[in-house]
Amino acid sequence: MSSLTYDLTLAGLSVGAAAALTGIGLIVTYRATGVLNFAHGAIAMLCAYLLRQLVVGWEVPLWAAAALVLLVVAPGFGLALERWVFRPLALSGGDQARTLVASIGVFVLLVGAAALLWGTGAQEDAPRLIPGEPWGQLAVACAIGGAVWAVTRRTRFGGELRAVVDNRPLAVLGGIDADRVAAAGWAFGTFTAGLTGVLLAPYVRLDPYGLPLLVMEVVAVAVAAGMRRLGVAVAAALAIGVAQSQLTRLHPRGWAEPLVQAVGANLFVVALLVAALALPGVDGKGALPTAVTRRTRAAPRGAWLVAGVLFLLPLGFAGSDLRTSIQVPALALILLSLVVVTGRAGQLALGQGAFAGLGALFATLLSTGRFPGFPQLPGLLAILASVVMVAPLGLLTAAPAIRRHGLALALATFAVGVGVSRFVFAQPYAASGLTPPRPAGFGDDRVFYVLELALLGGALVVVAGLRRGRVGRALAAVRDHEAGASAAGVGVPGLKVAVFVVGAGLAALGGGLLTFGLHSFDPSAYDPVRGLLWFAAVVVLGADNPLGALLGAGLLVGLDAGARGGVAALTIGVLAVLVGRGLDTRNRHRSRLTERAAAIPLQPPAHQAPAALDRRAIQAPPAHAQRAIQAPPAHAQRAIQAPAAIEQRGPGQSPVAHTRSTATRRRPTTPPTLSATHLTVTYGPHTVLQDTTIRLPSGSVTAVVGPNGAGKTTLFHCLAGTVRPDTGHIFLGPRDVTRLPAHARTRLGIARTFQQLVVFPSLTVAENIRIGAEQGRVRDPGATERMTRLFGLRGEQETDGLPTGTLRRVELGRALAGDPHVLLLDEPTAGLDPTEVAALARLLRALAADGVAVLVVEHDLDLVAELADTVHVMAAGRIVSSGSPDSVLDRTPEPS
Ligand SMILES: Nc1ncnc2c1ncn2[C@@H]1O[C@H](COP(=O)(O)OP(=O)(O)OP(=O)(O)O)[C@@H](O)[C@H]1O
Repeated sequence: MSSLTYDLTLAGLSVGAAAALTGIGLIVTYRATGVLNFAHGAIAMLCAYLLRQLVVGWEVPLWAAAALVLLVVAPGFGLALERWVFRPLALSGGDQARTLVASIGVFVLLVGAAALLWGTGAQEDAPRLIPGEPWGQLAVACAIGGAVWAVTRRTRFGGELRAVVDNRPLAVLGGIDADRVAAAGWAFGTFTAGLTGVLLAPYVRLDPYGLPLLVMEVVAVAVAAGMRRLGVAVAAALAIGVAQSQLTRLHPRGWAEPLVQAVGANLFVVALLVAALALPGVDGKGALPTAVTRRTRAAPRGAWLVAGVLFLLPLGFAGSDLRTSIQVPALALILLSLVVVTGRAGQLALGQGAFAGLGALFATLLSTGRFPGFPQLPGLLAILASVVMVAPLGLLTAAPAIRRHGLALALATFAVGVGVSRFVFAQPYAASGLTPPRPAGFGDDRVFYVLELALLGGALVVVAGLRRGRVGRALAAVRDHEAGASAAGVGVPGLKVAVFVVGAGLAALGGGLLTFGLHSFDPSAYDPVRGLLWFAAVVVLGADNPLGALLGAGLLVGLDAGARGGVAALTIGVLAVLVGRGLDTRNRHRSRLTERAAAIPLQPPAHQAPAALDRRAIQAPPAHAQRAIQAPPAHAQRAIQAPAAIEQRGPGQSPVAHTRSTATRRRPTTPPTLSATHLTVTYGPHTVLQDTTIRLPSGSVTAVVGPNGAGKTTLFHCLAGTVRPDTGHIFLGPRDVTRLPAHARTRLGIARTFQQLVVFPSLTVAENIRIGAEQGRVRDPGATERMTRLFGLRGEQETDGLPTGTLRRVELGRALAGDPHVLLLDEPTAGLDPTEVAALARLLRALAADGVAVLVVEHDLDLVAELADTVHVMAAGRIVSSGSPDSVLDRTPEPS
């Protein structure tokens, strides 16, 4: 090996060893606690600073300082985090996304604290802990990796750790102290973080922003290892380290030169992009914290008035005060973009800084005539053009958001932010002190501020519009429950794309104004750490609240200008951690409510008729209800007015002439039949649905029964569009709908409800139903009122905390509001009392009598016998017998 190759390999192994340590620490913490610790890099940075302070500042011997930092401070910090931040979250059922937000809060807090204590400049004199690179570092990484492997594979503690990771509640029932396991995982994870920081600091810039980011860039090795296999993580880290080092030897000519140089300097970032955007690596489950998803009340007018006055105040400022204030409306626009993406649509977006920076950069290049292929544009036009150019780039984060959730989406958006920062902002053309001229006529700071206020006002109007109306309700539904929104007919992927595009455009507008306001493009203003800070600020101050964005912008700019660097980040970090703990209380309150609702037999409030659905299904409604229900769908009228007719089955047997006329107005004479032919579904080696053919004739109730695991739900999902079969076809009438997504099927008239009921908690009862009415097959907003009255509901009621039986009525009302041809119900009687079950049975018969095809997957065989026209019995993924209830049910295996 030539000496250059050898030297580069050694250098690469050195970097790779530090990356391997990070990977090991992240994996151990994740395996022990389920948390991908975004604060890992910040803890590394803090430990490196502490060691330097002890050794360089206070002249403590290196060995003693290292022992204190690595064996006491780092694990102690991990234990404190586990005890006071993450354990409360885990106990309240905290999932990935909630803990992720908390760890971002810790990250921001530590970055702010370090900047406050040691300043934002880079320190060049970090002490070197292990001499003889890379062998020392390599030996440490391999020894730690080996020790972790041995502990997890060969000791009782390792077994306990695996049990806790697999199923924490089950492990606790089995007598394992899950808190002890989690605490050990945290202590070890923060120890490795500290070690990484201490090892890396002498070779890189030790500063509060740079080092944490550098450490988090190598998260790719943990993702590549599936957050599980230590050997893969170590090998990937070393391989990327060496490859990155060797790439520095390549010097191609021409266009490839900057690309190769950029890749050579950032191979871990390339790996992060590949891992986050292409690999399945991390589980993508997890709902956002209540603080994000909760719909806040519209702010009172007084608050808007105060905000308006505060934003007008700077018009009376001059000099540096006015120049500082100019940043506030621009930053408010960037934070508003997060209100749109995270607050309104519930999507984690950690890379929004990239879009702001791209807007700033494009506007700068366009206005200075340096944008390749474009003439020089006047300032305002340059800002407008940059918004138009950056908005479609929102697809960079929208595309992963279509399929990813929780942690997986966070990683993808973070990776985009890091990628843009490294491959665009860190390039020579962007980092060379660009100074855009102000738009003509806006050179004066005060006039420019007025321009910013006008644009901010326009953006606030747009964002306010996303809370109201059809789009606002659809967004709230997506935020509350994506599958539920899709089932209600909301085109979720399209809506997500639109939201990310609008968000990117708003961020670009804010970035452009920020740069023009300050007369310079500063790439570090848009680095991924800022993205995390902005995200935390918006979450802390009310993600759904535009006033929070205005307040956040004022707070961040004001604290940065008026206090030492880092105070703003520290404040937001402390608030984020406090909010994390606050979430715990709210969630426990919420889950107690839910448990109570499930446990208490349904007691409709006194103002409602008891078992409203039941009574209305069998009796004539009160006169005022009849007046209100002027033109209900035919099946609803039957349920209310003609109990005798309900008992008759099959279309065309209507005894009520005027309901038929309503029916014929609403549906084709022969509603299309839903049928599936030769469906097969496999999961890995298991075939869970085999060559299954089923037909759901309109005007009849079809039931599917069978033991647990027979494949009933899988068949249901195939019909509803949430599982795509490997083979076979699904037809609605003559139309092949096999490849249509769930929302498209709903719009064609295939409605469904959920086994675990889905009601959108941030919407009222009427709004829940209205979504079905405006997204379903027939778009008739008037259906909301009819359904609300039909089901005996109070439209203005909040759904949070309503009893299960009432929520089932809301869900059914939403499904029926779009006047579907086919209604798919998966265990619809779960959580209902006998009275409600009887009422539901009558309603379903009424629907069938009106021509709807009803499918019921149900364990209650008595109900099936009473309700169904045709019963299909499933076992081991096949339909084993079919026929009338009388002929089939006595041969049905008992559900286990
Ligand atoms: N996403 C999945 N990945 C792997 N296996 C799955 C998945 N979904 C379902 N299965 C398996 O497919 C089989 C059929 O499951 P399915 O839920 O369709 O049965 P079921 O008849 O509805 O049972 P139950 O009455 O308990 O709901 C089961 O063995 C289940 O474990």
